[in-house]
Order: sequence, then structure tokens, then C-alpha cells
Amino acid sequence: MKYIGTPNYAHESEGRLGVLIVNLGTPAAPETGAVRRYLAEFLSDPRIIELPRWLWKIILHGVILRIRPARSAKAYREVWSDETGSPLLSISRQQSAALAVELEKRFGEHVTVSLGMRYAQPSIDSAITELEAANVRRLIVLPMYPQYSGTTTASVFDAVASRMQRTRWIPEMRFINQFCDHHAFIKALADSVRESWEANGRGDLLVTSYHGIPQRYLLAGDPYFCLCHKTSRLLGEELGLATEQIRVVFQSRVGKEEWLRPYCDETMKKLPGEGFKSIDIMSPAFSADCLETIEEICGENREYFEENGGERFQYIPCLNDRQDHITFLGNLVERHAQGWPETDPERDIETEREQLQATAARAKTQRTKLLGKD
Ligand SMILES: C=CC1=C(C)c2cc3[nH]c(cc4nc(cc5[nH]c(cc1n2)c(C)c5CCC(=O)O)C(CCC(=O)O)=C4C)c(C)c3C=C
Ligand SMILES: [Fe+2]
Ligand SMILES: [Fe+2]
Repeated sequence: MKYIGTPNYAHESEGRLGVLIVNLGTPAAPETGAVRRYLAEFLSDPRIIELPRWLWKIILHGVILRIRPARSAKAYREVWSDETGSPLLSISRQQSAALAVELEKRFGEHVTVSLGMRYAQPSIDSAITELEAANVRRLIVLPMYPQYSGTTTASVFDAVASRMQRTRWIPEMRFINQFCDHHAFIKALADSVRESWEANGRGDLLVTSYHGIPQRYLLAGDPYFCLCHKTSRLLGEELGLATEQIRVVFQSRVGKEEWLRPYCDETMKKLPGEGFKSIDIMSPAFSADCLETIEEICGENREYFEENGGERFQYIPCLNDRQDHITFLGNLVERHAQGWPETDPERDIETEREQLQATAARAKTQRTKLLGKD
């Protein structure tokens, strides 16, 4: 059948609120084959690589997927845990479970939270199937990207829309766009910095490192660069920092074209020479620690800093499953869950229930007649 259905739908069951949490996704294993499959899916997304398809296919399959998987697999092995696997996935699971607890406090039993990854497993498709099984009729999609970008947030939208294009009965939907300028989010970031200062001392400079995107996308209208700067400006204000005490850099450049500047690696090599020998560094574009923070910032960029005369490099973790982060996300979802119009506010709930039961009985008779069974 062309459209995915829910043939066992029970008329008398309650329509629930569903929350779909989405993050980027991670390979199934830190091995070349699994990383190749992951990168093939990730790098085939036209939101990620904006090049003519035919040209990119040649580059991707002819060059990148022959070289990068082995190199990336080595990096993944450095962050992989024997017990919990990929940090991104295990932290996302913790966040999803904690948000379910948080939302139960607000909505009781009427809400279901499900985790889907944009690439690899558990997929967005499988998460929506789970929500359908729970009879979710209203869906809030929460991409775990504080700053909107076409490469991330919009790509989640594409994947959800693609699943819905193949779905018979789609739910009512809301899609959270960005949340980097919400005060409680900024406050949670600021508190994580203050806690690190108390526990580990305080550097001369707070570096905020964001995952980069090609500069071309900014020039075409992607607001990500501006939202990253806004996040750091608000964070600096919340912490009472002067502009020279906080910096914005961009990491994780891929390929040869210009990406957002200044680059994190180049900055790390230069900072000690500018007199900044003790720094604190954090990644406010990531909701969860992952390869890009553990291996790239705490490993690679720490080395660049120390090799060039840096003396103290303190990484401040992502918000992960901190309670203030989860409470903030709970509030965000609760606000987006307001104001769904009632079918008919005048209608008497008892009459509604009786009529629903009558409809259910009619549907059952039809079904029995058509299928020749119950
Ligand atoms: C704000 C979040 C992210 C943006 C923006 C983003 C853009 C972007 N990424 C690539 C290429 C790669 N990114 C990789 C890993 C990765 N990226 C993000 C987030 C954003 N990406 C995360 C959370 C992760 C880590 C995943 C994990 O498993 O821990 C990788 C894979 C690793 C590697 O081979 O280096 C690639 C490739 C592009 C091209 C891009 C924008 C165009
Ligand atoms: Fe990335
Ligand atoms: Fe990277």
C-alpha cells in the first residue's frame, strides 16, 4: 500500500500529544563500514551539500566515501563507550527519558516522547511509527538545535515532511524553529559556565565554538551565523562579560570552500601569542556532547592551543541532561502545546463519548462485513 496506515485504530482511544525529539545521528559502530553508511546518508542530504547533484555524486562516491570513513571511524573510536556506545546517542536517550518525566508532571499520562535521529538509527520514521502506535494526534517536533540553520533544523523538517507524505492519517503538527534567545536557555548556559569557574578556576577568555557551515549559505540567507553571535552576546551579558572577554569561533570545517570565520583551529594556534594562555571553551550549538566536542575540541583543538604556548584549556560540557536544560525544554514544549483549538467547545463531553462509541460500533460492523472477520 502506498500510504502507511494505522488499521487497528480504536475509535474510543484517547488522542495523545506526541513530542518528537530529533538530533543529528551517529554511526551504528565506530568502524569504517558503518561510518561509510552513515556518511553516505548524511552527505547525500541536499540541505547539507548544496552542489549540483551529478557533480556531488561523483565527488562523494569517487573521493570522500573512499577516504573519510576510515579517518572518521578512528575519531569515533576515541569517543565510543563499550557500555553506552556513541555519546550523542546515549545522551540523546537520557534527554528524551528526562523530558518524558518532565512532561508527565505537566500533562500526566497524555503525552508520549520519542527520539528520532536525522541520519542513521533510531530514524525519524521509526520514532513517528512509535508515536502513531501511542495514538498521537497532535505532534510537536523539537529539533535539538538551539540556533536555526537550513542545514540542520530545516533538514529535520524535510525528513518529517517526507514521512508524512507517505502517511495516511497525519497528525496536527507544530515545529519548533529555534530557542537560542530564550532567557532560560541562556541562563542554563551561564550557570554551567559559573559552575565550571567555581570548580576549575576561571580563564582569561571564554571561547564559544559553534559548528560551522559554508559561508555561501550565510550569504544566501541562512540565519545561523547571526543566531550564533546572538547566543554569545546574550551569554556574555548574562555573565557580565566585556566584549573582549568572550569570543565566537566556528569549528568542524569540511572540504575546501570558505566556511564561517574565524576558524576554531586557527584561533587556538593564535590565542597564546595574543596573551590568552588560559581559556574556557564551550559549544553552545550542541545540545549534547558528541564527536565534535569530545574529539575535536577537547582533543584536537586542545593540542593546537597547548602546542602554541597555551597553559590552561578548560572545556565546559554541553547542557546534556542537566535538570535546568530539561526543565527549560519542558517549558518550551508546554508553551508550544498551548492553544490547539477544541473541536467544538460547546459540545457536551458525555454526548461526545456516546457518539464516539456508536461510531466505533458502526466501524466495527463495516470492518467485519468487509474482512469477513473481527
Ligand atoms: C549545529 C549543529 C551542526 C551543524 C550546523 C552542522 C553542519 C554540517 N556538518 C557537516 C559535516 C559533518 N558533521 C559531522 C558531525 C556532526 N555534526 C553535528 C552537528 C552539526 N552539523 C554533530 C552533532 C555531529 C556529531 C555526530 C556524532 O556522531 O557525534 C560529520 C561526521 C564526522 C566527521 O566525519 O567529521 C560530518 C562529515 C556539514 C558538511 C555541515 C554543513 C553544511
Ligand atoms: Fe556537522
Ligand atoms: Fe569534526
